[in-house]
Order: sequence, then C-alpha cells, then structure tokens
Amino acid sequence: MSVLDEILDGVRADLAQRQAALPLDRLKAQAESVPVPKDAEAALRRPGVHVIAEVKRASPSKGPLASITDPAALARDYEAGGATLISVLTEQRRFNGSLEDLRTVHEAVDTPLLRKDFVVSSYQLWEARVFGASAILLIVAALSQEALVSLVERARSLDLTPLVEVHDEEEVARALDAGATVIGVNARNLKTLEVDRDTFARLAPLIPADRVRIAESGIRGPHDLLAYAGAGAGAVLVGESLVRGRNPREAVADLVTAGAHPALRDRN
Ligand SMILES: O=P(O)(O)OC[C@@H](O)[C@@H](O)c1c[nH]c2ccccc12
Repeated sequence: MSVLDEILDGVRADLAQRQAALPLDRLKAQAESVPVPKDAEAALRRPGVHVIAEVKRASPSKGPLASITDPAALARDYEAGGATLISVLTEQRRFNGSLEDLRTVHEAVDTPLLRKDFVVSSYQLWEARVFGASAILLIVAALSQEALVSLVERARSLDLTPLVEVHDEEEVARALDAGATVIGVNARNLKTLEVDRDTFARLAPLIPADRVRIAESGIRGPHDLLAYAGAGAGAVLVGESLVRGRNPREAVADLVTAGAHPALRDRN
C-alpha cells in the first residue's frame, strides 16, 4: 500500500466520524450564513508570480517540521510578507493540521485561504466553505476521473476555486479533461514521497498557458521561484522552508519581491 493510500484510509475514517457527528444537511445549513469567499483564482491571475504560503506542522516525509502553536500569528506574518494565498493543511494524522486551524487563520487574515487536504467527498467542500476557505486542493492521484470531474464542478458551484494537483503526464491529461483552470504540479510524488524539481519543467508545456500553473513543494528560496517562473509558473506553493526559517514574514517578502520582478510581470 502506498503512502497516499494509507493517508486516504485515515482521511476516510476521520471523515466518517465528522459526518456522523454533523450530517450533511446540518453542515449545509451552517454554510448558508457564511459569506461568499474571495475569488482565489482571480487573485492568482493578477500580474507577477504569486506566493502561496503554507501553514504546515508536519509531513509524512519529514515528520514534525514546526510546532506552530499560534497559526494565526504565522498567517499574519505570511499576509504581511505579501502572500497571495495562504494554504492551511487540515489533515490530522500525518500533517497535524485541523479544520480549527483553518477557522483560526480565517479569523486572523483577509488573504484568501486554500484548504489543503485529501478531498474524497463533497462533504469536505462544504466544510471548506464553512471554515472559511476560498480554494480547495483536489489531488488527481487520489480520485477516480468521475469523482474528480464532479468535485471540480461542485467546488465551483460553492464558489471555491479548485486547485487540481498533478504529478505526471497522465494526470495532466486528466486534470485538463476535468476542466481544471488552476493546476498545481507537485514535485513530491505522493506515492514515493520523493521530490523531483524537474517535474514542473517537464509537465508545464502540457498545460495550456491560459491556465494558472503552480509549482508545488521543495521551494527553498527566490532562486527556486525564479527557476520555476522561467519554466512557466504563475505561482509557487511553499511550506517547509517558511515554517522552518527564522523569519517567515521576510522569507515570504523575499519570494514576493522576486516574483514581482518586471521581467516576469507580463509573462503569466
Ligand atoms: O513543504 P514544501 O516542500 O514547501 O511543500 C509544500 C506543499 O507543496 C506540500 O505541502 C503539498 C503539496 N501537495 C500536497 C498535498 C497534500 C499534502 C501536502 C502537499
């Protein structure tokens, strides 16, 4: 069984518990009082190469990364540094995140939020809405094509931007077939956990330039952002190097400055 399969088993078990505690019709009723979220895709389509900064305590590959006792403070640093989107991991078992983290961050910042989790059911899209997300990650490798297509459509009907994550050529074709307009190329293969920074450059030419192309994982600093920008990235998604660094606000600001370089402004 791959790491991804193990994670998905845990996600399904946790989801079943939450669903038993709060049935879908009651979750939907809660969503009625939540305002329409900010448009994450529109934010990512502004000129320049955007920074998506992630609140990430742990990962299956590295174990504990940072304790992050105050996710609101970290998110405020990301916002002050100029992040376009803030990603909040909500998976509990391997990433030590929670929906409470999402709510806490939502209350602390105005920046649009990405719920980063392993979405297998539309129930999780409703949760994302209720807890303050603007965007939701959909991992192609975790979904049948039928499920992917329906979750992309359902996310949009809930005013959530679907960020569709791919790892290889076949998954790019599936993302495009599902109508994805915001596509993330994860340099980390979720089945082996290995990072290959060449993945983005290999897959980006297969993704039409009218889509938002996001390079995910393994970004150490501005030089990686510039390399990804050169290969066609409109945004980078950064976790570990920010939560482990000494000054997350400055680290985000350095990335944002690199991404705003005039030579990159009109490329994406
Ligand atoms: O910490 P990194 O190497 O900067 O990576 C961030 C992000 O790309 C990574 O957390 C991620 C990308 N796709 C995911 C899917 C599920 C969980 C986590 C992820």
